[in-house]
Amino acid sequence: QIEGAYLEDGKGLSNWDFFTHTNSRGIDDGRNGDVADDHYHRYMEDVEIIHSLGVDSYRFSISWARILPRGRLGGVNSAGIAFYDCLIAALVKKGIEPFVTLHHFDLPHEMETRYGGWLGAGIREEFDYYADVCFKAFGDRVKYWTTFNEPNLFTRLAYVLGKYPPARCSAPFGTCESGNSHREPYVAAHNMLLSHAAAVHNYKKNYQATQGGSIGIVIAMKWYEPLTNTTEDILAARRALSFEVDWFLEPIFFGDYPREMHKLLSSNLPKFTSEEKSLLQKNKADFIGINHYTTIYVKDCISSPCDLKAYEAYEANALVLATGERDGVAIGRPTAFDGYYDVPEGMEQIVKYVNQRYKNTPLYVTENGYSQHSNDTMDKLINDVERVNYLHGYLTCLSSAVRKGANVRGYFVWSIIDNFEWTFGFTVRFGLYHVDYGTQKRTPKMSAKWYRDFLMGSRPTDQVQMLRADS
Ligand SMILES: O=C(/C=C/c1ccc(O)cc1)O[C@@H]1O[C@H](CO)[C@@H](O)[C@H](O)[C@H]1O
Repeated sequence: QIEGAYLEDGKGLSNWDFFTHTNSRGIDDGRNGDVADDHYHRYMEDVEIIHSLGVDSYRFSISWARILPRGRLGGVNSAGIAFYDCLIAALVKKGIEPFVTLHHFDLPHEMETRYGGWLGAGIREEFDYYADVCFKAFGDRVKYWTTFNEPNLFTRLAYVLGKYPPARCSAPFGTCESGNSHREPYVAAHNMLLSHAAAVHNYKKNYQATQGGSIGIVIAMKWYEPLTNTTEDILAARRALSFEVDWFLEPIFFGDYPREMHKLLSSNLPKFTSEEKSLLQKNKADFIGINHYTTIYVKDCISSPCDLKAYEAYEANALVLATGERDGVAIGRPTAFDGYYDVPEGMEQIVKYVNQRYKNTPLYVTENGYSQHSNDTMDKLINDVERVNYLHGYLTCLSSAVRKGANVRGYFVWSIIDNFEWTFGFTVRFGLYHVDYGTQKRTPKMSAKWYRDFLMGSRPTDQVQMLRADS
C-alpha cells in the first residue's frame, strides 16, 4: 500500500501487481501500487514522521514477494532482506518498536499459479518457510509478529465477492470466470489457519525462547447491532460475529470452528483432523489484533428471506443482511467508505466481546481510522475535523473498555500517510498525513497535530470540544 518499487532490486510479482495490471477495471481509479507512496525510497523520511508523532510502535508488513520472489523454490532475495533491515534499524534507533505482519493480502504471484493460491494445501509449507526466513533474519529485533492481517476479510473479498485477487466467486454473490462462493472461502481460510498454526509452532519451538518475542493474528471486526429487538435479529447479530470473528479465533483457541458455522455450512466447511486440532490448541496465539472501524445493523435472513445480492453480500453465508440504516436513519455519521460509519460505542463492545470470549488474551487494536474522499479540496483534506472527532470518540470508548478491565496492550491508528487502498485505488485517504502523489510531498493534517498533542499528554478533550463547537 505504501512501498511501491514493485519490481525493483529483485522483488517478484505479487498477486496484487498481477491483478492491478491485468484487471484495472477492478480498481476504482484503474491505478495500482507500482509507486504508491514510494516508501521504499523514502522510508527514512517516513520514519522521521512516525517519530515526530511521538508513537512508540509502528505496524507494517513485509512483502512476501520481496523476500521470496518465487516462493521457497526460487531462493531468498538478499536486497529484500536488506530493505527491511534498514527500515527496522531506523525504527529501533528512534526507540520505535516494530510490529510486523507477514501476510497483508499479498503473496508472490507464483503461489497462485503453482498452488491455486490459498485453495491449495501446498501453500502451507510455503508460508511456513517464508515465516521462518523472517524469524531468522529479523527476529533479533522484531518482538511482535502477526501471521495474517484480516484473513477473514481477505478470504471473503477474494473468494466470496471476487473483488480481490484471485477474483473467484459464483452467483448470486458476483460474476467471476470461476469459483464457488459457498465453499472456497472456507477452504482458503482452512489453509490460512493451518499455515498460521505451522508458523506459530515453529516460532514457539525454535525462536521464542532465544528471541523473546510474541506472535499473534489480526482479525477484521465490525460490531453488529440487531436491526430490531426481535429474537431473530438478536440471534442474527450474534451469528454475524461468529462468522466474522470466531470463524478464525475458535479454531485458534479451541481447535474447531463455531457450532453455528458447522450447522449452516455443513459439508462446505472443511474438517480438522485430530492432529490438526491438537496442533492448533498447543500453539494458541500470544495476542489478538483487532482491526475495528465501524458498527452496522444486521437483519435475520433465516425466518424471512433477504435479497442476498444486496450490500455486497459480505455477511451472506451467515444468513444475515447488513445495513447502515434503521427507518431511514444512519447508524452513525457516514465516512468516505461505503458502509462504514462513525459509531464509537462499537469499539467498547467489540473489545469486551473478544476479551471475554478469549479469556483475557492480550489485545491490540491494530487498526482504527477514518477515510476521506480523495477529490475533496486540499483545504478540507487538511482540516480533517471529522477524523479528529472520530479518533477522539473511538479512543474514549476504548479507554472505557480498559477501565472496565479489558486486557488491551496497544493501539495503532490507520494510518500514518495516505496510501493505495486496494480496490478503491487512491480514491480514499486514511492518512494523518496527506500525500500528493504527483510530488510525493507529505503534509500533516489537523489530525496529525491532534494525535501528537494527545500522545504528548496535552488536553485533547478540551481541544475536541472546541473543534466540535467550531464545526
Ligand atoms: O478493512 C479493510 C477493507 C475493507 C473493505 C474492502 C473492500 C470492500 O468492498 C469493503 C470493505 O481493510 C483494512 O483496513 C484498511 C482500510 O480499509 C486497509 O487499508 C488495510 O489494508 C486493511 O487491513
